Amino acid sequence: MAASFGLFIGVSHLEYDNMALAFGQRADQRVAAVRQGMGQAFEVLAVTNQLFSRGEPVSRERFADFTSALLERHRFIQAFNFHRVVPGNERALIEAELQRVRPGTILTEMTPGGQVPAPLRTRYHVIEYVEPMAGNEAALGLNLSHNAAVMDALELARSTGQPAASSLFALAQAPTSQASFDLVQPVFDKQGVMRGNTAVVLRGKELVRESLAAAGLLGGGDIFVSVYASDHADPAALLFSNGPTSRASRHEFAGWLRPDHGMQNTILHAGGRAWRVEVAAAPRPFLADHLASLSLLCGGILVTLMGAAFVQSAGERARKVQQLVRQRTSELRRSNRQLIDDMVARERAEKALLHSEQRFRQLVSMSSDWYWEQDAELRFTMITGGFTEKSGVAVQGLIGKTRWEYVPGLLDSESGRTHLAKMQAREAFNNLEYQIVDDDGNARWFCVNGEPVFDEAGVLTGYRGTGSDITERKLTEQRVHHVAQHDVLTGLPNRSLLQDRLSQSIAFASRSERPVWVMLIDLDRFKFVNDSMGHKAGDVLLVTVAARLRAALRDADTVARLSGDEFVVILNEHADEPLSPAVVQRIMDAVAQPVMLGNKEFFVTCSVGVAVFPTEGTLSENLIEHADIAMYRAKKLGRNNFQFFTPSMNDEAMERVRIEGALRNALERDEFVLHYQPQVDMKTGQIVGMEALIRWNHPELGMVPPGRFVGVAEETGLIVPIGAWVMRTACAQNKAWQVAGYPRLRVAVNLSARQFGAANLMASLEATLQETGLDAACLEIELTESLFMSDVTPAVELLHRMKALGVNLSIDDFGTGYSSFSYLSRFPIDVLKIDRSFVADITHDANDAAIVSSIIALAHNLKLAVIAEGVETLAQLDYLRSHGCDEMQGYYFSKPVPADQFEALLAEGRCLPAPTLSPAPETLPA
Ligand SMILES: Nc1nc2c(ncn2[C@@H]2O[C@@H]3COP(=O)(O)O[C@H]4[C@@H](O)[C@H](n5cnc6c(=O)[nH]c(N)nc65)O[C@@H]4COP(=O)(O)O[C@H]3[C@H]2O)c(=O)[nH]1
Repeated sequence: MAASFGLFIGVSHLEYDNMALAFGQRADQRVAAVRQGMGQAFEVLAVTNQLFSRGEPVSRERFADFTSALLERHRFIQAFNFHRVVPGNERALIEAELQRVRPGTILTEMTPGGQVPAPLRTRYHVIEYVEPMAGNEAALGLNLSHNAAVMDALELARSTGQPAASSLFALAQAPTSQASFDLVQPVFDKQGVMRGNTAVVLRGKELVRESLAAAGLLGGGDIFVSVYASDHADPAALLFSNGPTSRASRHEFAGWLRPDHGMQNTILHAGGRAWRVEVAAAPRPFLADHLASLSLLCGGILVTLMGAAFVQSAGERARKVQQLVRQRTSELRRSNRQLIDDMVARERAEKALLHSEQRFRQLVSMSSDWYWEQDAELRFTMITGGFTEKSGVAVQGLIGKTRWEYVPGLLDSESGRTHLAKMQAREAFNNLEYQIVDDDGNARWFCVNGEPVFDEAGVLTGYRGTGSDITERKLTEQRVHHVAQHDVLTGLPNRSLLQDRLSQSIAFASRSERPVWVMLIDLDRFKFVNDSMGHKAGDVLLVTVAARLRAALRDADTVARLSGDEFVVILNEHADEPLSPAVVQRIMDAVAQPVMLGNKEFFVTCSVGVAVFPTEGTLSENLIEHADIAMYRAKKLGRNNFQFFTPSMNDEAMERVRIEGALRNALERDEFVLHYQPQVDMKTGQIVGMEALIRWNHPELGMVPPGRFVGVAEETGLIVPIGAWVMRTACAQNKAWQVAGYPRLRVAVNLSARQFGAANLMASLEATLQETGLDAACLEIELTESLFMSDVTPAVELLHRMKALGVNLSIDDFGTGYSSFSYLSRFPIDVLKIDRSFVADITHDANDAAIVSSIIALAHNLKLAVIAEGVETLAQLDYLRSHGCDEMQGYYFSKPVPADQFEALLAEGRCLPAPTLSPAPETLPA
């Protein structure tokens, strides 16, 4: 761009130089034309002056002739004049002369206010001749002696001897015309005195125009000429101008691009005066003069722009390429980094996958599960995780098969059909359990879970899941199920399964119209075995009996253990063997075989109750209950017995139930009373004590004996509060009698096994003694042998604690239970009570008599007192007395009586009659 401008400026200057050269030539031409015009004017003056300079008078006509040709040729001449120097005294002459030429003419002068008559002067310089007259009439007679312009020029011309030019002044004949001036040349007479001068009045403007026109330079508007009658551009001296003057043009042509080449000033010297000729070129369109430079500039700019554009586009392209390269590079770097990250991530993922797979394999191998996969047709494609080892089935046998192909019976089961439906619905399934037979022929149970697998399009690609061998669990469940339905000890069905079997049997009986017998078998004296020989012996006995019952029955029959020593047998009648009591007897005989318990042989018998279905009044659901009632009756009638249920038994059972219900309120309703049976010293015959025996005075049942309700009270546990009441009442009564002044007696109170086992026995006992104020020595507690049969140690401890209170302890019904010398020696017992069953027969049963005498001897040897129960006869009394029995109790002396009657006995002072004189026999005859 700079080069273009440089070139442009250079070429511009060349163009200017060229223009300046051309202009200079044209300006010179114009200056020369002006100079020539001026020269012509001077020549005309000189010619005219010569006319007068000859010394001969020049007539007006001659002057007119002479100048007329010149006037014709030079249009720029306003007039030819001859100025005469006129002394002041000749004014009139000259005026007369002039009036002759032109009437009325007087000498005039020009003043600023216009042309006025000339004042009187000493000398005048009057325009005497003027040609042409027409148009110049005002000049005739004009006095110029005071016209400085003309006089100065005349003086110059006289001094130089050359024509001189005046400055510009206003003409009298044309006061408004500008740029007029005179060329003057003095006219001398022969004496050399200036008599006047010739003058050519010039119209400066026309002079220059004609000069230029004559040179053919007037046309053309592109160059202007200004001429000043001065050496400087004084507007007042402006002679001619056909265009802008120098002052104005200077403004227009200024500019750094346009040096002042269009202006030329030339100073001409003519007629003793400097003439300034200014030639100025008209402003031209810049383009016309500077086409080349402008073209160059435009071309340069174009080239520059194109070059710049090219460079720009090339640069842009390069930049874009560079940017692209940079972008690609960064993308490449990024993708490289991404790639590296991906590789690292992939490596990490692969490692994680590897670890996960290892973990999976380890877990699978450690877990009991295996992992399986199936294809879209639900055929196994893979089973891993030690399947063969865990299941005992070779994997190869399963690959390519569906589950129901290798477990053929699967779809027959409900769970199998559900499984198939789920598979067809493409749903997950859980805990599908099925049984298979492994390669060794063993039955096994599998449990499998699975879920469908879909591809990205949602199309099923197969199933996968886990499986485990649950054979152990299944067997355990079966065992648990078996345990739930069977007795643990004997393996026989328990009550739950019994109900099922009974329902089945009844259903069978209903269909076959053959009866069902339900036998309830209770072992006799089982409690005794259990208590005396320990639970293990009891268990052995139960297991043995169970096996015997099982062996005695057919497979179709059911034997179940109901509870404790109770068994239930269900017998369905079959065509080949009608049911009969002989069947019952056979079963009883099977049980009644000796059993080895430890090293002792034990004979076990049982009591059996039988209920038959169908029987009038027996519902199927009451069969076992009725059998139980019948068994209860059998037990009552004596052991090793069986009874068939009859509706009357039911009445008794109902009464039991009624008693149980009424018993619960009896204590609150104060329905119990105590009767007292005296205990008499055999030696003195005096009452020494009494046994408190409970009676239940029921409003409807009347006086209920203890045999009807004590057992029920024991079974229900009601005996504990009832017993406490008995103890308290008996103690209080005894104390009352003592306080009443009766002899100090001992009161005996029965303590049931249930009471003996009660936790608060000691506390209750102590509280009773405390509350009643009875001396402990006046209380005797009667215990039965069965209390000591089971766990002896705590019983011993308890007895010692009771003994420590000071109470007496006696063993009731001695000889009927498990009588043992060992406990007699270990226990702190004071009294043995001989059971009345022995006493009853001592007079006619040698064995009982022997037993009684033996008990007495034994007791005495052990330093125990002996009291005989149930003494009804004198013979019995005598026998006992003769054998040294210490005390007696029985109807012979008194029945148990209410307290008031007992008090009457005391008051009466009843005694035993004295012993008979005849000695009692030692032993009764056999
Ligand atoms: N045949 C006959 N019997 C005689 C004779 N002398 C007394 N007896 C009866 O023999 C039983 C003696 O009581 P037990 O052997 O302790 O037998 C008692 C005792 O085991 C129990 N019992 C009675 N009262 C209570 C009590 O308050 N608490 C507890 N736990 N059991 C009691 O009920 C059983 C029966 O009592 P009871 O019916 O009062 O029957 C009493 C009594 O009336 C006689 O000469 N001949």
